Amino acid sequence: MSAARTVQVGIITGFGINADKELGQAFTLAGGEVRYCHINDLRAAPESLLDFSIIAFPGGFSFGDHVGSGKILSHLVRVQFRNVLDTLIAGGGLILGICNGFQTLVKMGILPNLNQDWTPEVSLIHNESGEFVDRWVELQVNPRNGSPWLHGLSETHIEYPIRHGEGRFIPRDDTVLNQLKQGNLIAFQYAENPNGSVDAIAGITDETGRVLGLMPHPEAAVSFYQNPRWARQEASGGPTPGLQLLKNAVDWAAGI
Ligand SMILES: NC(=O)CC[C@H](N)C(=O)O
Repeated sequence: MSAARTVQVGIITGFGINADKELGQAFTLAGGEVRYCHINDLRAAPESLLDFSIIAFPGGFSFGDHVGSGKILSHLVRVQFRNVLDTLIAGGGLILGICNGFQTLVKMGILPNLNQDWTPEVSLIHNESGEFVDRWVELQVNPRNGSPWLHGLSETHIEYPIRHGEGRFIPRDDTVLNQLKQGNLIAFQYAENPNGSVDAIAGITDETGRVLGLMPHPEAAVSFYQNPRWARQEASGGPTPGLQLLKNAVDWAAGI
């Protein structure tokens, strides 16, 4: 019997990304071997991204949210790393974008990537309220989405925190929305819509299921005690929904 292989997780850092350490610690808890990758170092050696089984774009305020959250980082990544990321996904690699990371993935066009040509088809714009929201939300997980990130999650009660000003999910048009629905690419929906997202969409995957983006923060829900309602939660003894999501990816990449 061969031992499960170590799973290398690359966490993107730099230029106002601020949830990198939080995400790195969560991936370490999930069993991954974490390395932080500053954008400037990656620009000098884009192929180094292929060392990883999982690449994660954390939350934060990359480039100060100028021009729109995630917009500048998305342009930079698209111009410099598009080929490498296509190779990574084709080889079975996994990509995660959380909050500012999700904004970055959709604005660069790698998600949902309906025509495999990196055309941006959805966006995340200012919350309907015009205000930054910072609270825990209840989420529904789409049981028909077969993404490796979501194993077992549709059977559990999910609560993750959100903290964003630009989380309102909008598809380009109804055709794109229907493609997301028919392809079972919607991953998460809010039980109560906190930001005016179309169809209360909180997260989506691409068709491979290996690229996931979501506004809520699973990395901030890795212990039952992080939830302010923890006393009322049934601590199952198993991993929290946040840890479960990250562990799903690490285990999948390890071949467990
Ligand atoms: N927590 C985050 O990643 C926030 C993302 C972005 N800066 C926003 O306000 O929408």
